[in-house]
Amino acid sequence: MSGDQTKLGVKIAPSILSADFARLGDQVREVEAAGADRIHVDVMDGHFVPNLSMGAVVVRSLRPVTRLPLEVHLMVEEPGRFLDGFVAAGADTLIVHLEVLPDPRSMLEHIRRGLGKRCGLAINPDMPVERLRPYLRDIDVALCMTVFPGFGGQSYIPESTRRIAELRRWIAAEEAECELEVDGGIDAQTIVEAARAGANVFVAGTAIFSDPQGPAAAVQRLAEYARQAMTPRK
Ligand SMILES: O=C(CO)[C@@H](O)[C@H](O)COP(=O)(O)O
Ligand SMILES: [Co+2]
Repeated sequence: MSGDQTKLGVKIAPSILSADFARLGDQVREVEAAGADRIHVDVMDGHFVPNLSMGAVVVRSLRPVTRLPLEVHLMVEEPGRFLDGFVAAGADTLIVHLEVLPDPRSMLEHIRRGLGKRCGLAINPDMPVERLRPYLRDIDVALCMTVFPGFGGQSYIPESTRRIAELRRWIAAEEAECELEVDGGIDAQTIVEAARAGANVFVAGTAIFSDPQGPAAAVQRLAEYARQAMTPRK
């Protein structure tokens, strides 16, 4: 059935924001070998969020390093200025924030049909989740922020669990095929909560790249916890 969480399967998306940039290529190879499903690239412009991070040059450098899809999370005020550049650099998925797009349809259309890439819509913790509902059939990824964007290493906002469950219900009601991704403060505990609530894609930065046993062990552990937590839904 459409909107079925278990059909989509568990996907782990390490966020390189928390990686060691002096060893970025090696760290990406390490999480790929451990079974990570995609690489999450956090792009910040210092306006939409109070921080700066990285641009298309990082995607270009990583493209020959990994076969994994590169997913770009655009935390920027004017995403339209950067889409083509990220695609030229090798991005596979472009996720834009609903907060900066009064009418996102033309941009989603441009990403999917014009650029031929997967598209996603993200919402911040203070945006009602039903605002995503009209677009659920037009996107590949619904990204529910579980912290306020801008920094890695924050704590999961507990209210997020109810929001994830609500989004999962909207996805089912719309018979949409999109993935439900969560981002921010995902660790061994919160991944279980988020998976039970209906998420199937899990971004994790700190919990992977700062794990005492190393990124590979962390990827495998998180995936296992999420799989166990994900129960079949009707
Ligand atoms: O988009 C963001 C932050 O704005 C995230 O992708 C973070 O990079 C996730 O980091 P952790 O919360 O897992 O440390
Ligand atoms: Co992110």
